[in-house]
Amino acid sequence: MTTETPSLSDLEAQATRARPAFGEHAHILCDNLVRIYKTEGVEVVALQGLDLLVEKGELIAVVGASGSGKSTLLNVLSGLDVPTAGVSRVAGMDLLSMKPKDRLRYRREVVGFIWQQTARNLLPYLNGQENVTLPMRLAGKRASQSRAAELLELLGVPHCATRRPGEMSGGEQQRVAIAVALANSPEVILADEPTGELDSDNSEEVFAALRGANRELGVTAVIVTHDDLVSEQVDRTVGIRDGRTSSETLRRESGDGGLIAEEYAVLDRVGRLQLPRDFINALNMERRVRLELERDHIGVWPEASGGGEDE
Ligand SMILES: Nc1ncnc2c1ncn2[C@@H]1O[C@H](COP(=O)(O)OP(=O)(O)OP(=O)(O)O)[C@@H](O)[C@H]1O
Repeated sequence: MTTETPSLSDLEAQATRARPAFGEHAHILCDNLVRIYKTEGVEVVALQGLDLLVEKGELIAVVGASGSGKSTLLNVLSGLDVPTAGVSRVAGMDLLSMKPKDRLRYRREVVGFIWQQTARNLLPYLNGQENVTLPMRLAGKRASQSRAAELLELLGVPHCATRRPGEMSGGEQQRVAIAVALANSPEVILADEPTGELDSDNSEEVFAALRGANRELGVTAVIVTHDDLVSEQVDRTVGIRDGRTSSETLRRESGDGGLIAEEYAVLDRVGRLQLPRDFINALNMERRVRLELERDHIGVWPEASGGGEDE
C-alpha cells in the first residue's frame, strides 16, 4: 500500500466532506446572528450570536423572558429588519444580502406574518374574503375567490367571509389573519404572540388552526408565545435567553399514549452552553465551575466544592 502525501486541494476537499455546512438543509437557518440597536449613542445587543435551525414542515414555539430577543428574531425572519452580523437563510434566501426587490417578494410570497394585535392583521373596512384576497392582489396575482374560501374553510371560519373584523370575535379575527398570512402559499409562517389577546377557548381554537395549517399545507411555522397552552403542545419549544437560544424542550408520545417532555441545554458550535438559571442559583455557582469528563457525561461543580469526588 502506498502512502502519498495529500495535496492541499485533497485536504481542502476532505475538510469540506467531513464537515457539512451548518444547517445546510434547514428551512430556517440562523447562524451566529447578531442584532445591535443604536439609539442616541447607546448600544443594545438584542441578539448576541443566536443559532437556530428549523426543518421544513416543522412547527416550533419560541419562548423567553421579556426583552430576551424574540420579537427581534421574528422581525429578522420576516424580512422587516436586517441583522447586524451572522447568517440567516429562509427557504434558501439569504436575508442579509437580499436586494430590496427580492426582500419585497420575500415578504409578500415566502413568509406570512400574524401579529398579536388582532386589529393589526386585518383591514377593518374589508370583509374576511376581501382581506384574504388582498395579499394576492398586492403580489400582482389574480384574486382567487375559491382559494380564499378554501383557506377560511380550513381554518374553521367560513362564516367570516362576509363579515368585517368588527363583526368577528378576537379568535375569529386571528383565524382569518392566518388565512391572510397563507394567501400567497408562503413557505413559512411567523406568529408573534398570536393568542396574546385571547381567552383560553379562543387561544385553543387559534392554536388548533395554526397546527391544522402546518399539517395540511406543510408550511413551516414559528410561533413566539408566552402562552403555556401553545408552548406545551408543540413538538419543540426553543427557549431564548439574553439574545441566544439557551434551551430546547422536545416532546414525544410515550408508549401508553402520554406525552414525554425532555429539556435540553443548547450547545453552540464552539461548545458554549447556558446552564439554567435555577440550577446555577441552587448550587450558588458564580464565575467559575469545575468540569470533569466522565465516561458518558460531564460533571459540573461549584468552584468551592470538591468536584469530581463522586461517591
Ligand atoms: N428598535 C429598537 N431600538 C432599540 N432597542 C430595541 C429595539 N427593539 C428592541 N430593542 C431592545 O432589544 C432587546 C430585545 O427586544 P425584543 O423586543 O426582541 O424582546 P422580546 O423577547 O420580544 O420581548 P417581549 O416579550 O417583551 O416582546 C430589548 O432590550 C429591547 O429593549
